[in-house]
Amino acid sequence: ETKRNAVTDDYEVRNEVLGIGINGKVLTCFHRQRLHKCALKIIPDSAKARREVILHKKASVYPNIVRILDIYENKHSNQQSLLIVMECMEGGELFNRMKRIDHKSSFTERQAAGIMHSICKAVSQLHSMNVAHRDLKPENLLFTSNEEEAELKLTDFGFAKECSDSIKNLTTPCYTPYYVAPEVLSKQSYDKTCDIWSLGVIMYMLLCGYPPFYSKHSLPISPGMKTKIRAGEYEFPEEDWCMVSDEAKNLIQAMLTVESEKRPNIETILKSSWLSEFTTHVPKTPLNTLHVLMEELEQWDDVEAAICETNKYNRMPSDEE
Ligand SMILES: O=C(Nc1cc(-c2cc3c([nH]2)[C@]2(CCCNC2)CNC3=O)ccn1)c1cccc(C(F)(F)F)c1
Repeated sequence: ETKRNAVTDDYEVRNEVLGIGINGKVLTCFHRQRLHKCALKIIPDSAKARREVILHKKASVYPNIVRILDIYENKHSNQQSLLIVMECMEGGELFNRMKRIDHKSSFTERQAAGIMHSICKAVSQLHSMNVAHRDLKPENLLFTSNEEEAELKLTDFGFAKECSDSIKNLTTPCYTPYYVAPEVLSKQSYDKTCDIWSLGVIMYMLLCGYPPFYSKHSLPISPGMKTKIRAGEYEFPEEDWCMVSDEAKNLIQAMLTVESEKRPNIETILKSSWLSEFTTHVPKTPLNTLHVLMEELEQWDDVEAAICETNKYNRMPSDEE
């Protein structure tokens, strides 16, 4: 169902850039008949681009994934490209929206749990179809609108990968995997486990406004930061974490387990009452997150770059076909 006619036949493409992704830039566009605003991601055609489109299309049926409306194969500025038309997420990215929450109604632990619940739902939808996202970060989490009840959805499948359960078939009773190596067995689950690590980093940041691992002098990544990540060395500084529930801290500790095979899977995480019963169970404790987000506005890009680095770091170089 990829269209070959020009996207401009059906949509008016504007030069309003919404953002730059790994594989391509994102603009706004307007459907000529239905006159509603959409987002258009233009990706130079390649095997990676096709994989991104196939996996996003497959995932697009789930409620917590940004919907794909159309896919075009066009020559764009003399380059064969894939153009993905998506629903326009008018609420923008997670932290930009949080920076807009006025300080009076401060951000609470229960609100953080509600956001984590939506993110974990999106990840469980992907993992249930054996897709690992592998680039979970706040700027790939978008809100449908600026309304209070806006929904949070996940986008950018530029690093997504099918963790083919072919290994699972190998381990079916009729087939004895005499020859399969241990890392191959753990590998296909490895991809999903790096999403769990990223969820731990995002949850930590929602509760305090800064990441668990960062380098001094706000360099994007440093040897010191890599060492801390490898060792799972981070803290809950008392001044920002004394009012946060132990349950939240325990959940973060579980997700930030260094040995990937010991990390809980997404179903286990969603079963925790901090997430499954957040509306009644999680205290409405005011957090410092917003103040920290606001005061570190200028450093924020470095921090996001740091997460980018962490995610890249999480992926094995062997994966980068
Ligand atoms: O980003 C907005 N709407 C949006 C954005 C996307 C989107 C897709 C991708 C991205 N955004 C990024 C941009 C760079 C950061 N990572 C995410 C890279 N990869 C993608 O695949 C999809 C749908 N609607 C937005 C924000 C504020 C206002 C409005 C508008 F006013 F237009 F409604 C739209």
